[in-house]
Amino acid sequence: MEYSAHFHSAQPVKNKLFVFCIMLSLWVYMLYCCVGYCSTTPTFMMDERSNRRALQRQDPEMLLKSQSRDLLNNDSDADSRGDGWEENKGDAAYDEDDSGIAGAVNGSESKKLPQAIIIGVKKGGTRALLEFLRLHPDIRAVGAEPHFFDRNYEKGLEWYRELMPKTLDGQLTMEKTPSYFVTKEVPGRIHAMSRDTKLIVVVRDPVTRAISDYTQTRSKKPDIPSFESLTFKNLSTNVIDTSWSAVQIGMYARHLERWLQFFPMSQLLFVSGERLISDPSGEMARVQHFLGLRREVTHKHFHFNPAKGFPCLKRPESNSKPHCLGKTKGRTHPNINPEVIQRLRDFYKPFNKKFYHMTGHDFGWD
Ligand SMILES: Nc1ncnc2c1ncn2[C@@H]1O[C@H](COP(=O)(O)OS(=O)(=O)O)[C@@H](OP(=O)(O)O)[C@H]1O
Repeated sequence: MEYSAHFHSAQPVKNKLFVFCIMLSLWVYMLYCCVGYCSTTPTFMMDERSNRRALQRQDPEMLLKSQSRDLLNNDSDADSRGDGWEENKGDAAYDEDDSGIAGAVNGSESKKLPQAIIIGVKKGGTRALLEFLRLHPDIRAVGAEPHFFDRNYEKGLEWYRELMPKTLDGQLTMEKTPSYFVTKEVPGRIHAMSRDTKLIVVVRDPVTRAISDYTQTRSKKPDIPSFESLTFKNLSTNVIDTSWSAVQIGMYARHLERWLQFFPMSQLLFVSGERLISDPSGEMARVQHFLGLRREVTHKHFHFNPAKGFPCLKRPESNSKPHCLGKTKGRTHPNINPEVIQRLRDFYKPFNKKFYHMTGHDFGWD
């Protein structure tokens, strides 16, 4: 009898404990969701998630490994790591931190595959364009070059997506890898990811571009042969060596033909590398229009630095010093024999003409 009375008085306590446990579990689950774990692919099993984290941890090494290449034909740049800025590295809006201006926003952010990619060209002004775009509150971009579609494709789209910064709905995810434009397999691969991807190509006079490319290689390997001797297969015959990547990249019409097998012209935008320097806000207006964005990046964001010889970025709302790209951008080019330059100009003429015709735009290089 005494036992039974005790049993009956313990029952409500047990019920209360049970309800309390359920409430506690719900509360912990809600807290877990608020921290953000629930928003990223909840269907993943625990071991898959930790696999992905392990991949992420390996990224710097993987990226570095994939960047070690033959210096003459396929050299990498400090730019691959996205470390283009010269000063005030602590300024979150302008340094290589992937957060950009909109980085402070939290909430229902998630990592998405890029809807727009700067696919080229090497030494065209791709870093400047990406950094200009990162001023836009509706754009989030990965700072380093992922080289997914040319060097890391076997790692899969999920690996690629993990590299991207988180975005809110309505924000665009972007990346830049200049070698995509000239790599055969890339158009088909980007098309397989999404046929709607917007593609931006920064183009520059192919002769200056080749010299810029050579200058970069020489900065890392001072003993390489002269620009003049690399340009020709054989100095006595004057035949241009089109197997040298510095020459090959500038045959824009050839590369573009491959892209047009997969994408309509309306999905490609060609930005003039020259105008990006002489009229950055005008060129940025075209880019923002192409991306379907409000015109947020304007002349107020640019300040021409006569010492550097390039536009640098400023935040209109602050008095801080304008930020210029780092020393790997705007290197002094060596003097090249004018006859060799003329020979290269003649070589590129038909390619340029075709390129102007295909794009409907005369870039004025001839
Ligand atoms: N605002 C600004 N500041 C500095 N540099 C600028 C800028 N706008 C365009 N450029 C030109 O960008 C050239 C480098 O091009 P990329 O960034 O595409 O190079 S890379 O392929 O990523 O290595 C770089 O080429 P070089 O002058 O030959 O170094 C610059 O001419």
